[in-house]
Amino acid sequence: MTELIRNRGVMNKLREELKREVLPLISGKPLIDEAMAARLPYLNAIVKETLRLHPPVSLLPPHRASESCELLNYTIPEGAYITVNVWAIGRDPTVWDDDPGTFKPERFIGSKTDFRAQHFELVPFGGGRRMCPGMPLSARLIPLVLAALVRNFDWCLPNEVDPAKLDMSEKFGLALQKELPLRLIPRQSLF
Ligand code: HEM
Repeated sequence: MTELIRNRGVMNKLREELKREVLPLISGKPLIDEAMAARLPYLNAIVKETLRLHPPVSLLPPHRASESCELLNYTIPEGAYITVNVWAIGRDPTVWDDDPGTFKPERFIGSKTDFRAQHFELVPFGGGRRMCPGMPLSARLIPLVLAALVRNFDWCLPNEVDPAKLDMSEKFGLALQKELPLRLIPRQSLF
């Protein structure tokens, strides 16, 4: 929601997509369902872009090598603890060549890159045997909740706060959080 408020163009594009694709299907019903959310490419691109720039688990929990192995010319000795910096991978300019620090969901439109552990440049849920078992649930729920928030309300910052000046500091912990919680005022949606 913070990125959508900071990037009004992205918010407007999402609202357009919801209006175009969902409104004819729900005709007056307040809820968007899972099947509807799945057919919205821009909504799903926003979720991927958010998980790229703001992965809730920024450092994967350490895993211990059960035996020595070679990986990309590195020797990982048996017993070594490996941790993966998902936050840094998501902003690595050698991987994301199109302005990696900018919130730009368009980079995922027409791209096959996904977070289901097939593309190692986007691994917010980890990968392999100990990958997050909550991924399928989250992949369904996050777009659904976001679509419901944007579909049902117009959101504004209180007290004429300038969106460009929103504090984006993050607080490190088991899950990365926004240091200052986002405060928004819901207004009745126009559609
Ligand atoms: C945006 C939502 C979520 C993100 C980004 C996330 C991310 C992660 C990550 C990165 C790991 C560590 C993977 C690794 O060790 O390589 C993990 C583990 C785990 N997650 Fe999630 N998670 C999310 C939601 C959930 C939900 C909704 C559940 C439960 C319903 C869940 C349950 C677990 C469990 C039980 C583990 C430990 C798995 C193991 O060690 O075998 N997660 N998650």
